[in-house]
Formats: sequence, C-alpha cells, structure tokens
Amino acid sequence: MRKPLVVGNWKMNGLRATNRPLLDSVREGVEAGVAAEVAVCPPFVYLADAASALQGSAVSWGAQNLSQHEAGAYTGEVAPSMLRDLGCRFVIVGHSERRTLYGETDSLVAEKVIAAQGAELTPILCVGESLEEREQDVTEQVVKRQLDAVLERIGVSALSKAVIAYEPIWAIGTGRTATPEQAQEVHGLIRSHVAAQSSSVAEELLILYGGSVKGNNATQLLSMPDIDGGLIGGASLNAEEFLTICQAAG
Ligand SMILES: O=C(CO)COP(=O)(O)O
Repeated sequence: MRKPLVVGNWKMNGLRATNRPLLDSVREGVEAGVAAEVAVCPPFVYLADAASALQGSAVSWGAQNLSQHEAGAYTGEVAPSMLRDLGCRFVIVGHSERRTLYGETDSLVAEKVIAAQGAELTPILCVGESLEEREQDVTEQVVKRQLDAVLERIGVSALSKAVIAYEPIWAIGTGRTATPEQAQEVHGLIRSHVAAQSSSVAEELLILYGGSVKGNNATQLLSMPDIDGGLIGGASLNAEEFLTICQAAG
C-alpha cells in the first residue's frame, strides 16, 4: 500500500521573514489532519531554519540539489553528508531546471542519486519531456532513457529507496497542467517499465506528478491510480494552497 507524498519545491524563493510563518502554518495544517506524508524543500541556506521549525513535527524537509562528491575542493557545492547532518530526509535530483539551465546530464543525475542514497537521503528523481519532445511523440523514449540511466547504475532494488517525480517541462510554472489522463498515461508507463524488472519494487514505488499543481486541480490529478502525490512548485509558497493539495492527496 503506497502512502501518498506531497513535496513542496520552493525553488529559489523565500526570505527568513516569510519562511517562518509559512513553515509554521504548514506544520500546524498538516498536524491538524493530513493523511499524506508532507515535506518541504527550501533553498540550502534555509535548511537549518526549516529543521528548527519542523523538528519533531509530521513535516519532513529536504534539499533541491546536492553534489555527487562526498567532500573536498568543490567550491560552492553542498555534500550529501551535510544535508543528512541537517536532518534532511529527501533530496530532489535531476530537476528539469538543473538539467536545462545547469547542464546536468543523465549520467550526472545517476551519480547524484547514488551519492544521495549513500548518505541515506531519499532521492526524488525527476524525469519529464519538453514540449518539443511531446509534440514529436517521443515522451515514452525520453522518460525511459532518463530512468534507465539511473536504473543501470543503481539496479532496480535500490529504487525501493527512491521516489520518482514525473514533471513534463511544458507544465512547469506555465499554468498548463497535464490532464489527469495525460499524467496517468506516463505514470503507468513508468510503473510498468520498472515492473518489467521487479514487480514488487514497482508496486511500492511512489511516483509523484509535478507541473502547475494547484488547490483547484489537485484532486483530479491525485486520484489517478498511478499518481501517488505531487511535487509542488509555486503553490508550495502559499500555506493555504499547499495544504489544500496535501489534503487532496491524503
Ligand atoms: O517544477 C515543479 C516542482 O518541482 C513544478 O513547479 P510549478 O508547480 O510551479 O509548476
């Protein structure tokens, strides 16, 4: 039985003055009655603040990226062990913004997944096609290629300690959500692709949907059989909106 998971990806947003009230409201709202697992991923510099606001609560926290290296002369990078040290449970890996704006390749993403798991962080591996790829009808090939790059390195059993997020790039921050049927189709593909290697891993695997999920479309998306929760960008910056999504998932 898969327990739904909703993760807020704050991206490069927030300041201390507004973070604390947001975190407090999310914490209170989740504890007042949300059945889904909930986590937030603030920018690195606010992870310690998130840890102190959320410590001992039902809300977990995580990072948006990590280094594939363990330690050393890598100016500006953040090591997996540092995230673990700050109590992170999750780390987003291979978000399309990292792939397209910072040149992260399938192979680097695979290394980051390995590094995350090595530090006992649960990687949230993001996959998804661009608008051009969807129009060329190669969504399935793109998503399988992104998944296989990781599966070939970690093996299917290690996927039991990871989460997948399907985020069609054309739906991110655009207000253009995939229809529940479009999203379900790709989620179903992902699950059956994993099931071809291990049906038990596929059965337990959490596959989140991300891309313009809001309070008013969450119920339809999250009620699809292979959509196990959401990776929420813009709407995670507003406590009321985020909590509405969390309730829809639970
Ligand atoms: O990229 C996303 C989450 O990682 C989705 O962002 P939006 O919810 O703002 O479209």
